[in-house]
Amino acid sequence: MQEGSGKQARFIENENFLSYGLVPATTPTSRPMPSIPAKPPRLTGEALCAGYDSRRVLDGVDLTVAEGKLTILLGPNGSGKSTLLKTLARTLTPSAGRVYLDGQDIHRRNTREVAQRLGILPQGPSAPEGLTVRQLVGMGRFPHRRLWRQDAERDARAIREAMAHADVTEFAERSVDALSGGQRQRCWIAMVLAQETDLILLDEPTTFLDLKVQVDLLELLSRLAHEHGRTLLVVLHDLNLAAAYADTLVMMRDGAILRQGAPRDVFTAANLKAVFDLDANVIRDPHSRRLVCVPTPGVHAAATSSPAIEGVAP
Ligand SMILES: Nc1ncnc2c1ncn2[C@@H]1O[C@H](COP(=O)(O)OP(=O)(O)OP(=O)(O)O)[C@@H](O)[C@H]1O
Repeated sequence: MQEGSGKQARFIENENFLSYGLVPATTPTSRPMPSIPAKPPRLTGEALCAGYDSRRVLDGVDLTVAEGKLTILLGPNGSGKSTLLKTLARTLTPSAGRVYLDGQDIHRRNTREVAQRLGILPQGPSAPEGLTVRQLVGMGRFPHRRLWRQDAERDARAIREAMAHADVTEFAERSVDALSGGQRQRCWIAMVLAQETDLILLDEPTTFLDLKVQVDLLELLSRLAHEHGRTLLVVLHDLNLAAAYADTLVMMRDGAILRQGAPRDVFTAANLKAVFDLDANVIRDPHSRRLVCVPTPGVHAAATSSPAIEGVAP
């Protein structure tokens, strides 16, 4: 994060001052340089086991979400993606393993503190009846409000910007339940953005969105990561959009992570078969240079014998 690294730089300067400030100018090179304290990853799951009642879904999952990157979680229906997201966001308590937020066990942090750092949009959220879009988006500001201190100007700016990013400003005064599924989904995204957290977890945010709006949303998420240093973990079902926008793809099956890495390394026909049991070719679009998966039910064996489309050129 820009701000975080700035703070760290100042800290190091201070440490240099403390170490060397009173030492004559000729001697510093003989002193060892002070070690830079390693910054813990923003969000890590270690050996996570989680599920519902007696049913175990996650089975020893390890995941470190890369800071300032867009990580996309893929996997077949029921593979445990939402369960992993909920466990990482503390909505679900793991039966074993730990989640660390900025190096501290997330279950030892208070709710407000977590909500100021991590925003999650679950699958299929529902809003109280009659709530306007502006009110819904304003709910994203709750973690920043205190009884004795409110920053109305900052709240209003965050709400305005979030609505603009998600392109819902024109609906601001309308009731959420009078919107289409796609419009409503964008309002929820705006609510998470209004929370202004560095970490954003989104569970299938493109549901109900038309393709153009899906692309716009992924462009926005990519900008949030690459230009604003936010850390994003997003569940998607669209393989091609995932391969086009992810810095890291995490592929789950049966409650475990089977593959993870940059799309050029893991978005392969063999991995799509192993994770999704999907017969497909992975080709590179000659114009965008992006990887594209083309399902080939029934023709896979013949198609993959063609070297022109079989391999994934880096
Ligand atoms: N609240 C719940 N109570 C009981 N079982 C649940 C609950 N939520 C999910 N499950 C079960 O846990 C397993 C994993 O579900 P999960 O929602 O994590 O999968 P997913 O990969 O997100 O699936 P999808 O792509 O369909 O959204 C599934 O077998 C599901 O039936």
